Amino acid sequence: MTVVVRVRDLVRRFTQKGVLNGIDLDIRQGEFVALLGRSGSGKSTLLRALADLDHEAVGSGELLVPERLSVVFQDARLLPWKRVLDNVILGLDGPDRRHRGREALAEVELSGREQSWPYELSGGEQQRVALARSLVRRPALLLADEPFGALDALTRIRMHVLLRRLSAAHHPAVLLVTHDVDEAIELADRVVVLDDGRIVADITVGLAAPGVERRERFAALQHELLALLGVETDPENSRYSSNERISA
Ligand SMILES: Nc1ncnc2c1ncn2[C@@H]1O[C@H](COP(=O)(O)OP(=O)(O)OP(=O)(O)O)[C@@H](O)[C@H]1O
Repeated sequence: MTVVVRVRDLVRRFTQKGVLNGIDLDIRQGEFVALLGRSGSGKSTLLRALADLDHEAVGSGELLVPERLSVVFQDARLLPWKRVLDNVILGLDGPDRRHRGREALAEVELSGREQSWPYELSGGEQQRVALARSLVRRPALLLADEPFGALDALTRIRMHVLLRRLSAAHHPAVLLVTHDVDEAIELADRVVVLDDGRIVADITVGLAAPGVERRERFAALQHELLALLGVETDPENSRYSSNERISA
């Protein structure tokens, strides 16, 4: 598969202390990578470097990213003075832009809300508009910085299903920053763990079809990832069954 993102020896700092201390990372076309790490480990800084949004940082290294990339943040960042459809197609060219916008809204199950104002939507609906706005551009790379962090647990699960469906349909490379170990395991093909600006693990998830094998793999990954994040768990302890949501 084609490499879409190529990062080599990436270094970033804001003050004397390095925030990214030599990152090497490849992401292939269609690959879904979750980025986990303790607070302050440099996750958002890495994502912002990929999105070219880190002008206040200094550093060095090699960065290859596709031109067609979209970013989703924890807050939907919709323009309050524009209706939902106009938010989705903002900056799009072409005579079919409204049609494409409507299609994207249908994909996130918001048909009929095209003419609503952002304030009329719930947080989860606003985040779905943000997803539609990203995907209508058919990005080769989707960068997502804790996009579900502010949502309630049920909405979050719905968003997981939706994101998985959309990524299967459109095959963008995805880099998802999250604190949620379960979210990372459920969604990603690979989980990359950052600690103090360095990659300390790069794990292929490889979940089997639903069944015992999958549950065992899930629990083993939870245990391994939480240990990497400095949280020791007892893998035999039913409290950490795969039904339990665990956040670092
Ligand atoms: N614009 C900035 N100016 C100065 N320091 C910054 C800036 N942005 C980030 N930092 C510092 O860089 C470090 C890493 O921040 P970053 O936001 O990348 O971490 P993170 O892993 O995403 O954390 P969290 O999970 O809490 O969001 C932190 O110590 C932070 O204070």
